[in-house]
Amino acid sequence: MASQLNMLGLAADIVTCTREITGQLQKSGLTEPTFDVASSRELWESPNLDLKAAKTKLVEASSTLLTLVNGPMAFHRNWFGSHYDLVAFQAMLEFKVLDNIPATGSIDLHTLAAKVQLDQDKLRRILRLLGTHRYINEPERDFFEHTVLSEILLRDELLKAQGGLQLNDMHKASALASEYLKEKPFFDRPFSLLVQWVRESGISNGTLVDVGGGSGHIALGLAKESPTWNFIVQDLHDNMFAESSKSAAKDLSSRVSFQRHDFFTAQSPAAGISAYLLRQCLHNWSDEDSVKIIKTFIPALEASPETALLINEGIMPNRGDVALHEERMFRQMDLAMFVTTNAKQRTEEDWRALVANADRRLKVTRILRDKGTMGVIEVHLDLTRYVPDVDVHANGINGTNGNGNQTNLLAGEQI
Ligand SMILES: C[S@@+](CC[C@H](N)C(=O)[O-])C[C@H]1O[C@@H](n2cnc3c(N)ncnc32)[C@H](O)[C@@H]1O
Repeated sequence: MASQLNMLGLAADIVTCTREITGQLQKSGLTEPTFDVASSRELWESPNLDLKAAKTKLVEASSTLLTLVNGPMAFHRNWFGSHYDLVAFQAMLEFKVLDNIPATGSIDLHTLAAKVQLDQDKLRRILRLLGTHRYINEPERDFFEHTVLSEILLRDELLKAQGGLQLNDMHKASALASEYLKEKPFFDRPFSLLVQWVRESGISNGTLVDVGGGSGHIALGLAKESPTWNFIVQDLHDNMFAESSKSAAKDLSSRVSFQRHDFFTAQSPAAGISAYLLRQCLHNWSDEDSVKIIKTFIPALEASPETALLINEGIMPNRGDVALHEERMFRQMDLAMFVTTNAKQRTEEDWRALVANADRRLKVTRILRDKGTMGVIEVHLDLTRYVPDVDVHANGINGTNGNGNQTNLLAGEQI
């Protein structure tokens, strides 16, 4: 953070940090970067430079100074126009323009337009917009070349793929987000399904374990709505929780505690747990990993079959359940999950199959559902559904037999 929010104070921070950075580069015998493709890259890439603090402070101070100097009108104008930059960049990717500009040297507009099959005038306008960001250089009229910013996409296929994902699926989905909000203005709707579950459980002094509960915002919110319940937030690290519980009212924080827990390891049986909650923890994991996560609850549910497992996730709507544009958002998210983590936005059927694949004794007893989108899937372990033909613990926490096949259902049982 800049130490002084006045222009000269910020400028002084900028000078100090820039001196520190250039000083360290000189001391290490390294040169400063430029926008040229032949630029040195040590400032950005060298693991031996300890410049993180100075760079962070410099970026913060310089962007604050720019915002202050430009003022509210310019700030909004820049903001309102930023999607045109993305349009230009999207066209670069879609028409493989960057790939057709040589790694070194320039190409004339006429040749480039012919190669990528774009109208010359439109291509020129797009390239010149990108030029204002120093993304592309025009060394002489109608000749274009890479700068150090664009040239990286010739080499880094992963970065290019990320750009494609963001500019196609994510960008389109973002454009529809406010329409979605108009129809569903209450962010806490999925949260209110959980409040409904707690109220309808009929349990007066329950305990809910929020597995992968992160900052504990759901547990703290539920604690507010359910004054006689206690909550345990489990996550890999307590830093997010420590931060949010600091600012919570004492009555709430005294009823919400934290446990470090990896949700790929078995939940130890514990007395008095009314429900385990998995909220937004499965949608970005593959079926295989999600099954592993669900299996971790088996030992605890075997010891206490009345305990519920609640899965609070998006449920992909069926055709016709919601408006097409809303369905498209889900389908884009579905592909985003596929591309990024080999996961998926699951339909009700998918969720039921996932639960059954984790252990055939797991039974979906109820689904509380927001029309078409979010849901709370309540699952119980039904010990009567199982004919034990092998020792279920022979394979650790899984509910399969020694061959990895699911063990028998009672005759006539349905998933
Ligand atoms: C998408 S967030 C969901 C957070 C919260 N449940 C909610 O609904 O807002 C996923 C959470 O899972 C946690 N997480 C990721 N891997 C984990 C693991 N192996 N064990 C426990 N928690 C994990 C992350 O730290 C994060 O808090």
